[in-house]
Amino acid sequence: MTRSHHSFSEDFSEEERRGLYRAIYERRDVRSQFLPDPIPSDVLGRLLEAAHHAPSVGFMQPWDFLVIDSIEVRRRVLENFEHENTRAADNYDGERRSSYLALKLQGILDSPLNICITCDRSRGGPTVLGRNTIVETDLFSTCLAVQNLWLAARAEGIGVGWVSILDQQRLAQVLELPESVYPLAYLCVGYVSEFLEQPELEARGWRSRLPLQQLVHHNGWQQTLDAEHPLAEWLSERSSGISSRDT
Ligand SMILES: Cc1cc2c(cc1C)N(C[C@H](O)[C@H](O)[C@H](O)COP(=O)(O)O)c1[nH]c(=O)[nH]c(=O)c1N2
Repeated sequence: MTRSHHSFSEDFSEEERRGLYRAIYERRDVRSQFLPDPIPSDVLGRLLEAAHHAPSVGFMQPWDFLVIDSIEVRRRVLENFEHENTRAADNYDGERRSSYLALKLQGILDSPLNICITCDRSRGGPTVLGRNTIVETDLFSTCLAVQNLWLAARAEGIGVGWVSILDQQRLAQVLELPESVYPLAYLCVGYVSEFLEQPELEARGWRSRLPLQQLVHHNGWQQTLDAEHPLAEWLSERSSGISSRDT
């Protein structure tokens, strides 16, 4: 008997599968490569639809999308960033501090559009299926909407940069959010001159991708995979390929 997952009529074609992985591997957090070109409404609509098809706890769909093109609003968000970024720099000394301050960590005005994805913590009422024990599942759901948008954007040739160096309360005030609505992700969005091959933080020597092998455990935190485990072998072979791609 053929295995059902091989004969399933809705299987992705090889090309579709490659396309999905390509979006995953070539997605970047963009801050420095934005072009001013406006995003056509149909393209923006597709990105928001992709976000809106994320999984959510109890199908809560706690997200809203604030489409922000006002320079005035963006200037206020940039001020918020600058204030918080100065504070963040105090976490570092000496060379690490200079290195931190040299990083570009936002594209609020360089991108033609900002999108704030919020999480309405009260959506669906006090009882949401699946959210009884882990209350943060609404936030997790909203993160998945962000990732959907981020990947769809990559496939559309659009870069996204997540700015989290922001005081959330001030952001909520500027965006006039109701009490129950949490500004989960502030995103800079626009076409780009290029997608970098590596994360910008890696290219600038701030931090590199950890070897996946070191992050895989077996049946509990204390045990790693035996070297002879087929997955361990696969990861070990693969790691040489990935690291040469990443460096
Ligand atoms: C929740 C969250 C918050 C932030 C980020 C990401 C995420 C997931 N990242 C982007 C982050 O630095 C980047 O994802 C990693 O460096 C990996 O690079 P790629 O996304 O693979 O290009 C990010 N980048 C930045 O320049 N300023 C920021 O404030 C933030 N904040």
